[in-house]
Amino acid sequence: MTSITNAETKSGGVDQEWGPRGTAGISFAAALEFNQVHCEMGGREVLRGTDFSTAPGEILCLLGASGSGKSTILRATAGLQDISAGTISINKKVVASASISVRPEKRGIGLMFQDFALFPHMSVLQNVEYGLKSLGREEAKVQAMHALKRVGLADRAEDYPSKLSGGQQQRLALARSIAPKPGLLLLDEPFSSLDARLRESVRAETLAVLRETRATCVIVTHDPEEAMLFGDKIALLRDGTIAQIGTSDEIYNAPLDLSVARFFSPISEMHATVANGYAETPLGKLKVDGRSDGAKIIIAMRPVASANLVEKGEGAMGRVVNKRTAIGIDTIEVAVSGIDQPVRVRRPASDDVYPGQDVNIAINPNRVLVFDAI
Ligand SMILES: Nc1ncnc2c1ncn2[C@@H]1O[C@H](COP(=O)(O)OP(=O)(O)OP(=O)(O)O)[C@@H](O)[C@H]1O
Repeated sequence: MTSITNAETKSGGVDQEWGPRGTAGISFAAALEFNQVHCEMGGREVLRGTDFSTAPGEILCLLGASGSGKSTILRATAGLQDISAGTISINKKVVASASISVRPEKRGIGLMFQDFALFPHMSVLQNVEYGLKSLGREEAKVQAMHALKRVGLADRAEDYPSKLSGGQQQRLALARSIAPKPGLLLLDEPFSSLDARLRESVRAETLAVLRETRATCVIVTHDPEEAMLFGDKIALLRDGTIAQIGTSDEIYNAPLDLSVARFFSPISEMHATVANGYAETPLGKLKVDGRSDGAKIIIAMRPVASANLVEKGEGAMGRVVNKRTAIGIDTIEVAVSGIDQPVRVRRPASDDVYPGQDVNIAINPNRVLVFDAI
């Protein structure tokens, strides 16, 4: 039977059919450590001395440009990819090095891929039972049904995956990965195949499930907002090494350099030279701590809060060259003499500002980022 009861398929609304919260099985969370891991593929070094660790129960999000090595970290952790140097340890036991490779099924890891990798010829229930072979048949069925119930798919147990919607397939993949109660869960772009409308609700409920399981999670994502939503910590990868790792607050408010800062939002830049502890900028004078006279700096401004439109007579003169309004927010681009790119200002939507208008704009000294110009 393929009754379509899911809200997403019926009305185009939100996917609301998850099971009761607090019923996902609990794992014994594992610690994961990468120590100077190198990995070669096709004659190229894809991981180049990757170092990081996660505490048990922590959710770590891996962010980085395409090709930076995010999926390779997951594959190497899962045992699907050998490493050429360094060590990967789970609960302080080395599972991978140049000479050691513990078999994937012996690592206690749950995996969820971006295409969900469901077995099309197996029923929903069989897909989940597949990872529970070490249990007796009855016990496997009980545990599989428990996981399916948590994700709201208990009544679809006999269906085949092709009968499920995209959101339901995601939930099945999640059930399959949590059913064996792994200590470590690896999720590779788990929401990328869902459309924007569904993604938000699915993300929130998936996060609730992950928190309930208490497993340590490593999640690969392209989306900085997603990383901030999910991650106890975020690691930003650049060319096979971790450029920066920290909480979302740390990485957003104190990015290591401009390229890390650019990952989280568009940036407007001003170049300046420090004199007597201040930098003279086209938007006004800025106090700069910790830099000597003559130091060349880049002042980076985020659209939210780094610069504000102010009353006439204050700040600097600028001209609105563009304005976009969406979901109650204006993104206003202001051309200012002496700054190469227009400065973006985001603020609640209002009719007061329009393209072509002359405005006054001032820097918010507490909300800019200062980097050394190299
Ligand atoms: N089988 C392979 N053989 C050779 N090179 C590979 C292979 N798989 C991946 N690579 C290369 O390894 C690098 C890292 O790939 P990886 O999939 O880990 O990146 P990623 O950060 O996950 O990228 P994306 O965000 O696009 O998925 C890329 O340059 C990729 O081209």
